[in-house]
Amino acid sequence: MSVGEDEKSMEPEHPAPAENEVAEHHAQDDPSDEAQDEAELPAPEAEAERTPTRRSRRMNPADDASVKDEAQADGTSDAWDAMEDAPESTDEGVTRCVCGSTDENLGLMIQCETCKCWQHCSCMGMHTEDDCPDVYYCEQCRPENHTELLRSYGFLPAKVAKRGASRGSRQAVAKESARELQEAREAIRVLAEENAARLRGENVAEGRARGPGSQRSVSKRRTMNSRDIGEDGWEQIPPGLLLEKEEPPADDESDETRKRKRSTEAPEATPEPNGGPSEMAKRRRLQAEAAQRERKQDEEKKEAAERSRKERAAPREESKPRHPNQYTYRGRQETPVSAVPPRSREARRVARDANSRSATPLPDGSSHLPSHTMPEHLAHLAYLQPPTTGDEEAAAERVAPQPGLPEPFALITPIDPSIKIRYPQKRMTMGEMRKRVRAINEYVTRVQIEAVEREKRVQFLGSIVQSDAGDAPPEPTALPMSMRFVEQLTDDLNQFQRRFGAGAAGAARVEEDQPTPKRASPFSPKHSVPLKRTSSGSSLSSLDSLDLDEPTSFQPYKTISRNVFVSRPRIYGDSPVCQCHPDSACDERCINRFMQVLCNPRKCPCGKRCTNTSFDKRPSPPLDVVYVGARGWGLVTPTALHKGQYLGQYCGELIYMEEAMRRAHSVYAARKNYYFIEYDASAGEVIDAGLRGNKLRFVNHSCEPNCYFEKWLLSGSEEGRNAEYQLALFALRDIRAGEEITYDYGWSAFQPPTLDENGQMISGERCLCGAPSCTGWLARIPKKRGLSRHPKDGEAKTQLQIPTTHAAPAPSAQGPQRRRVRRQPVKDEEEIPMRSAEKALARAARARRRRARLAQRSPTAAASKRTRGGSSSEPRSYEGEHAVPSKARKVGHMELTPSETPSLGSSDSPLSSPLSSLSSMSPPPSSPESSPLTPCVLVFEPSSPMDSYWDYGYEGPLFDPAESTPDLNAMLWPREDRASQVVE
Ligand SMILES: C[S@@+](CC[C@H](N)C(=O)[O-])C[C@H]1O[C@@H](n2cnc3c(N)ncnc32)[C@H](O)[C@@H]1O
Repeated sequence: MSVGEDEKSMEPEHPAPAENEVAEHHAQDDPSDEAQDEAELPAPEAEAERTPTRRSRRMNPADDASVKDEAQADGTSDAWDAMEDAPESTDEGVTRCVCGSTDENLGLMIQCETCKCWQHCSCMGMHTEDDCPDVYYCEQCRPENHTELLRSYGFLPAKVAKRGASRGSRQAVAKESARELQEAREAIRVLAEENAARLRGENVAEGRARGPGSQRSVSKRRTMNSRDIGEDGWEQIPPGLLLEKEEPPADDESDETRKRKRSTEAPEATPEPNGGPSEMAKRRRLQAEAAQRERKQDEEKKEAAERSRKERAAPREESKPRHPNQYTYRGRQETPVSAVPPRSREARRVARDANSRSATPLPDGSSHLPSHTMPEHLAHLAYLQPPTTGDEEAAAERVAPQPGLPEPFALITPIDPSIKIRYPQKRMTMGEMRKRVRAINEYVTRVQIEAVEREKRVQFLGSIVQSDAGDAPPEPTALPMSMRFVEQLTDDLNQFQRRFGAGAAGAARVEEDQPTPKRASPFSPKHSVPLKRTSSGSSLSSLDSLDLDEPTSFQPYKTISRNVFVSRPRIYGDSPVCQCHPDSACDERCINRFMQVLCNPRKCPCGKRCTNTSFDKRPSPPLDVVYVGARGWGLVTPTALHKGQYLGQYCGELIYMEEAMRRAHSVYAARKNYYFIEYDASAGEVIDAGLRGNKLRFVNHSCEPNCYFEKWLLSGSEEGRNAEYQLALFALRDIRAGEEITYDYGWSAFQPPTLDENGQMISGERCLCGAPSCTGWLARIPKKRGLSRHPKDGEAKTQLQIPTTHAAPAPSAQGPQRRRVRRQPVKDEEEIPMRSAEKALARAARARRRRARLAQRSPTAAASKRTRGGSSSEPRSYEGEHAVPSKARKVGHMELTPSETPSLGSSDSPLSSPLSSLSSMSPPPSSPESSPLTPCVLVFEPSSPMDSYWDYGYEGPLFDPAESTPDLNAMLWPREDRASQVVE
């Protein structure tokens, strides 16, 4: 076909009937053969024949409406009536339907707005009048309106399920769309050619059948827009569509498409002489082929799914030894997958599934265990893999010890074949690696801790048996081999974490001068939690006190890196300035450092070089939170630490003791652990890390600790009572990697022990530190009151059963009390805790009074009550400003002397001296039966805390003591003030 010819036939046709010709047009069509045929029919039959045709006319409502309107407007209603009555076989446009039939008596018909062809509604997917749109375009003029139809006829490919938005899949979708478009064009071209050919044949026939009228109708269109009409007066091709048909096919065109194309191109090569029937037959054949292909694909999919299901259900032995992760294994003896990969995606997935369940061949070439197979890059470790259940013997035969390598875990429990092992990928990001190491580390630590506990139990039981028999206690046995592996693994993991773990950079700096870490062994006799052996066979860490339950997750808390001032704003006082040489960077010779005072870098002669600055930003070694059995969660160092090394700052909320008590009885009432630590005993201030804190909140108590807290002065002065501190943890000795970090809590009056009339402690929380010198209780028993340090072996249980302090002393099996001490008379069962608590509060009140007076006297001091972001141009001066801080803090002398407040941090232990800690006080006993002397009950007298608030000039409403504890913070600091002053 030449371009000129093409041009002619390609132009769309927009025929519009001449308005005044409508009546005439229909009248002229009257004498057609069809009309005559109709007339010859009996009346009802003629009506039945006519109905669809008449209704079909209404399917072009635009025409009808316009004609009717115009007829009425012109007063030519007669013409309209004539049109209504006229038979309709003479209407404009030829019948051209996708079905290929030109029969106009097949029911409802509809006309295309553009090409004016008539089509069978049912063939075009419209079954009732309601389905028909007001404005209709055929599949050639608007193929996009008929995609479903074209697809159902096999002219468009079947829909492809949308894939993910990955780059590859996007490309695939784009290719798919290009292919679809190409096919749509192809389909349109075929249809157009087909119609043209058919029309050629039909025109002749129709022309003969219809006679001159019908010919005229065609020629009339030709005159109206001759440019739009082809040689034969038939225009079907939508504009632009055929121009693009010359484009080369897309590269990714499927075989199927090409096949279809070839077959559809065939008519072009051998055009049918008279179009119609053979074209239609071909098209039907194509459709049938397409349908068959679809069916085939469906079947293939079903088969693949079935195969995969069967394979999954089949016993492992039957599964072919294939390799996971698509790694190829050179030593494979069987061909795991078919040589030709399956075409369909489903089949590929099935093949992948099968591969992932393949066996890992052993170095000798034999297949190990089909279900728990390692990828190729781990094949060298396959011999270490434990056997699956039921396959132990076979595995034992196959797995031979490798020279130079540890023996396989022959004794390890076989793996259940249903367990899925997630092997590491060949390539891994550092993040993934860290995550894996962390998880393994946690697991290993748990295993070790469990082993320690087990060991303790075994030794404890052994010691009982031995002591009964009068033998010497058994020596610790050598480590089982598996535990040695675990140790070695821990070491490797620790090394990894040290080098690549979070904070590795900071830790590396800290560890620069550190000796090479030695291997940690939780089984070594010098482990931080050694077993306590007793001669009597009774131990405080007896089995009944060991809670070896599964770890419960700890209460969530917000991590902070500096203290948050809740009960009062932070005071910004000056701090002493050292006289260091600027080049010294405030090294060990710095007087401030010596006095545990932190330099202010703005004033320090060393300026930015000063190394004696706030602990907030000092690098600290990594510490892991691990579950340590009966003591809950604890901190373990993954790296070796040296004596004196800084481990971190204890951060939390700074609150008054009253608030701490309120919290203890409300927020924390249901908790087992408290996280209070004393901040300023004289001011009654504590740091609470229960809600906000850092990792150091997990440090447990030990009577033989490996760390200690130091309280450093950050600003202000102790004499001026305007001091702010920081609490820093240091290593008391060299600590091995894997050891638990502990310090001596140095119990204070916050949790006074409950004593019986003999001065024996009868209630409180048991200490499970296991140290040989363990007091047995999580509380310090003041010696000066003449109370025994801890219940003696054999006495403890009996004494614990005493319900009240007035109960008669239980007859001791071991005779009279061994220790002869002078005791102060016990006046009242409640007096001891009351006195200590009251005195502590009174002292705190005095301290606050002093502060209040200071604030009144010195406007600058008052100005110091500002937030960190605030500014004060006036220099601040305080009572005792620049005074060298009291050495008492350094040596641990507490203001509350042991004689005055027996339970307030008095200690003969040098470890507890720097700071009298309040942490981990026990929750108050819930029932009076279980413990008649409730430690905290007296300090909860509402009048006690308020006493101190009067000193601050509180003039608010009085509260009813019978009511619950008031919000003392709110009273002291009005809410608005607090909002602006509390430093977060
Ligand atoms: C500050 S918390 C320490 C972290 C705590 N283990 C946890 O799981 O969150 C203090 C609590 O830990 C427990 N604890 C600490 N040291 C202990 C020890 N030596 N013996 C028994 N329990 C101890 C006590 O329950 C105590 O109240």
